[in-house]
Amino acid sequence: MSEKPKLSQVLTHGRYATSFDAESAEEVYDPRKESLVRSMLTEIGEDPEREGLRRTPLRVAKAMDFLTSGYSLSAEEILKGAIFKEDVKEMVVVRDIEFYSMCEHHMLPFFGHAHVGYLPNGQVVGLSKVARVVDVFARRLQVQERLTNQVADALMEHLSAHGVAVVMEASHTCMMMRGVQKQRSTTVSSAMRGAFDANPSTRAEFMSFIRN
Ligand SMILES: Nc1nc2c(ncn2[C@@H]2O[C@H](COP(=O)(O)OP(=O)(O)OP(=O)(O)O)[C@@H](O)[C@H]2O)c(=O)[nH]1
Repeated sequence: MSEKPKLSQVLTHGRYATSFDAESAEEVYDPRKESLVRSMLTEIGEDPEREGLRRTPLRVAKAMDFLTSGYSLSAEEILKGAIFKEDVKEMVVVRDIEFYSMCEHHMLPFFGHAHVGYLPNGQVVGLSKVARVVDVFARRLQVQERLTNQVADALMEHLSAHGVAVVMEASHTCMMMRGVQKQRSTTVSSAMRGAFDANPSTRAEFMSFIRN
């Protein structure tokens, strides 16, 4: 039979170590975050020691790290190894990229789809990297408009494209579960750079791609 780990360390999302307390064999992930969650549970009138909640501080700490992992990622790092010379002049559109983010006002999720287009200027980017750049900025505390602008600006900066267009459509749970409680309203935001900003027909072509 294998011995209980005295102190084993496992990297999770490359950021924190999980350890096991030798005495209690309790998994500890990030003591400060877990203690904050325990206090929150007590404040709302719960018993953090009841069976269903005992591992909740650990789970919440891990979930928060994942949901905010964009702070430790860089669009430049993601894009720099995935840009290829290619004689393409026509618009490229990656649409319906699903994303999950959290509003900075209530720390509640907002989620939806991003549509990203660019006009290549002698080089193209690996398509998956477009979706990864959306996640770099979505996995932070955000407002939808800033998220949309950040995706557009990062792509514009690193692709040397003639233009970049981003449209995001999202449902905000802070407007659904609480507050004004509107279940069906969605928010559309856009950021147009370069040719998409300057040229109405380029913008119209992009809009026609994402509508169909
Ligand atoms: N522009 C923008 N507003 C957002 C976003 N996410 C949440 N909000 C809004 O931020 C505002 C915060 O307003 P406050 O009056 O400070 O907060 P509140 O009292 O909780 O507001 P209610 O939600 O109306 O109850 C609300 O109107 C939210 O709907 C976003 O991504 N973009």
